[in-house]
Amino acid sequence: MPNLYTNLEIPQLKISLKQPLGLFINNEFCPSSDGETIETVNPTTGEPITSFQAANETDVDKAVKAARAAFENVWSKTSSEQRGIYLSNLLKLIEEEKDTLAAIETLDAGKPFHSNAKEDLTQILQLTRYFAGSVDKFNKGSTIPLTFEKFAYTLKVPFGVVAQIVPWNYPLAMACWKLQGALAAGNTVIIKPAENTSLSLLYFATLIKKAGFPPGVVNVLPGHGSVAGQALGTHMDIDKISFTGSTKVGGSVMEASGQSNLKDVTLECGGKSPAIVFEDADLDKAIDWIAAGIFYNSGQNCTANSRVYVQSSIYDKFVKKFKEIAKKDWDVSGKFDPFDEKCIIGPVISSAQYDRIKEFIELGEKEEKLNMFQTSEFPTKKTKGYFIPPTIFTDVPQTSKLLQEEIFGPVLVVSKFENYDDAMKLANDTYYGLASAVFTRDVKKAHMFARDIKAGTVWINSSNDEDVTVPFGGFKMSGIGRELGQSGVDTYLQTKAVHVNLSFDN
Ligand SMILES: NC(=O)C1=CN([C@@H]2O[C@H](COP(=O)(O)OP(=O)(O)OC[C@H]3O[C@@H](n4cnc5c(N)ncnc54)[C@H](O)[C@@H]3O)[C@@H](O)[C@H]2O)C=CC1
Ligand code: BAL
Repeated sequence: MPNLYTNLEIPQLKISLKQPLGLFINNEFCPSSDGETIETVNPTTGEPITSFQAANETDVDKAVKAARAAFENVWSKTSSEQRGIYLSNLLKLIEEEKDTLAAIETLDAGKPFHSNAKEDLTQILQLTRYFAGSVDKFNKGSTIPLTFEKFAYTLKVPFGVVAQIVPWNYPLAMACWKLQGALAAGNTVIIKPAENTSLSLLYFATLIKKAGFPPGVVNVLPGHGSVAGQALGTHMDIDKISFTGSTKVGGSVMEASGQSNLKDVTLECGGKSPAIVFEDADLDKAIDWIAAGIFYNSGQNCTANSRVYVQSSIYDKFVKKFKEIAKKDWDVSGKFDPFDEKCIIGPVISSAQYDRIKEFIELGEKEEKLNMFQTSEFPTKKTKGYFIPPTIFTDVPQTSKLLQEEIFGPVLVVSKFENYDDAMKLANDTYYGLASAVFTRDVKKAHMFARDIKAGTVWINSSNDEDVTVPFGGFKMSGIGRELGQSGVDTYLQTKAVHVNLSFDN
């Protein structure tokens, strides 16, 4: 029998914890059917942390059977009030264990503990509170008068068995965006974390059981995307799938649905979100927001404002000040322990992502010969971690690969525009449409921007300060459907129409 638990020590916080390593099915941790495991690496050191069980097609099938039985026999008959009680129990347990959960994120994903990791947990608490309170509010149908002898009503009903696939940039937060909403709506769930950040969700599974959720309601299946993820996408008894990750894999999830049972699909995919700075903006505040919007979480953020367009009259001033702030507030050098309060930018998630981002930087510097500024050199001699210095390219042409493609690292491209029409043309010139930001004191211009930009989120005089009560999702190739807010429950409900004929003669 393989090890289904290991002890993890986090000396910086004096935390020791019992880390589950198995697949979580029917409220129990179990081994994978073929013994396959995945090693997870600490991105701060490049050293392995531990290995956990990896689900295959057989395990996916087992979890689907558990989720189906739980839905048909228990969960679909559980009152919405009781679902809310389970979610409230969960909220209390997350509150009690928030430091441990944040510490696992720091260890496994490299998130600076005192900022990113703790802030993820703050958001998870907010959204759990929100969804716990939503159970009897967002699932209401309506009545539709038809004729003197006929009317219809609609019921909002859960899909049944839902699969969720989440990425590594906000491992537990992205899981909770999906999980709590699906549970509030009354579905049972099979959720797959990313290969490189499965530990926090496995630990979280212990809280699911403690909160009292019946067996089979939540199943956590770590595993390879190409195996477990693919098997979830093609399974014939999964009613809905929700995915967050790259646009490429999002497309293949949709294809898998089309080639199997046409399960409902929600996708949160990539982005190349623009920030527009007009000459009348509060420049200092705009710079602070934009710097946080690209460097926070080491730029591994689907809504990162990775393209900035600045009006030509203030362009030079913006660039000069932006470099100063990047150097002062976001430099990486000398701060390579994400458990230390001084560490503001953690490593990126993996050597693969490190190489990918470095390739983009080298392309910009050497092939495209762009003007480049880095807050410091790559600290390769000082750390084995995957740390990348904040990098700013200026005067970047619209055709540059760096301006068109999602880099998913602390790399900003800056360009200039002349007037409003020019700015909108450049901002909308992308296949993506996830988010956008505009900085101006002119109310009319701000709302014209909100009207004209093709993106699912618009921030006026701020950036990336999402809120759990506000719907989130993308236009164009950034996704399909919405999460958070009322949409976070709606997306897990389908509408049934009931026609009532009063002319029937008893
Ligand atoms: N929108 C977002 O928040 C995210 C965007 N990305 C983008 O994707 C790029 C590459 O990162 P990756 O880790 O390769 O992302 P990915 O899209 O491969 O991974 C995301 C999730 O999808 C799963 N997955 C992979 N292949 C699958 C398949 N065939 N069927 C079902 N699930 C599958 C993975 O196991 C993981 O859980 C990043 O550089 C970034 O540009 C990555 C993560 C999050
Ligand atoms: N800002 C959280 C959403 C994401 O990056 O996927």
